[in-house]
Amino acid sequence: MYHDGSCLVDFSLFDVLPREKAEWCLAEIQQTLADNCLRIVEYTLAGGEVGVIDENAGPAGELWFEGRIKPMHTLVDGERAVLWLASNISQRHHLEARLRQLSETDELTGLCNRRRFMQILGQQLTDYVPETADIALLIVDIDHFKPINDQYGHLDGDLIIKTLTAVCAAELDTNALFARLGGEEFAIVLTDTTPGAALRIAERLRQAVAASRFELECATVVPVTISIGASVVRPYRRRINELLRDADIALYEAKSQGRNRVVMARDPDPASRRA
Ligand SMILES: Nc1nc2c(ncn2[C@@H]2O[C@H](COP(=O)(O)OP(=O)(O)OP(=O)(O)O)[C@@H](O)[C@H]2O)c(=O)[nH]1
Repeated sequence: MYHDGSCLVDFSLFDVLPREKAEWCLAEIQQTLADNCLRIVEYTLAGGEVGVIDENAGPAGELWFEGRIKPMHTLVDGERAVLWLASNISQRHHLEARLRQLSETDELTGLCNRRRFMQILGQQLTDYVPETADIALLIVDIDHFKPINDQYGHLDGDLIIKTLTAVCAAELDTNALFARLGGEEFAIVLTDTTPGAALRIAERLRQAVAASRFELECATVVPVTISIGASVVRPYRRRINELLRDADIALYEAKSQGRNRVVMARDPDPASRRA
């Protein structure tokens, strides 16, 4: 308890809170009275936002609160009223945010993990308006990673994965979705693009990786290359599993054509599309 609240007595919400917050509180109170039942809300409030209290008496910065708003059974000064019980839930809120972040992040690279990637791509496909710009998916896979891992060990393998992440991230716009799907496989989603632009970006990534120095703990420098399979959203390839499937097929082709290359998924021939 930082304040006993006595300094707030006789003030209205609009006297002590910024206008927007006061309006929000008032709307919540009115809704509680209209519903005539308990309402639970979460909101932020900083000491500095509350006009008449000493902001230095409490924790600095924005705090999270849970408000339990309950209609009172008796009138107050002849008017209906609510009881608003506020509890500081900042600690719980930050813990939940941290847990959410951990559950969505790949520990080794700091990229978003497969689960988060699927969520975001799923949403992007739901929101996608056909015949505007394209959405492209790139699946990136390190070539011959097993022999490198076997020869130099898992820790050096991890170092290569981290270096590769940094090399690719430096080539991508901040709005590209870059994720580690698992192992030595990554996925990149480019929105607001075209097949040609997606191919150019994929080719830039391939060249950047091939030209980078991958230095191991023992100071040995190993050559690293990647293969990339790409697919673009089309009327017959609108679902997440269709995009992934076709990018995977293209990746398989890139590998079988000799690796260190980019392959774009082909459109199905019209006859098979009709089938
Ligand atoms: N260091 C490290 N290695 C991993 C990790 N996840 C998977 N691997 C290794 O990645 C290697 C993948 O090998 P393969 O799938 O056979 O593929 P590859 O040797 O890269 O061959 P191609 O993909 O066909 O070019 C295996 O040796 C796995 O043990 C990881 O998190 N860290």
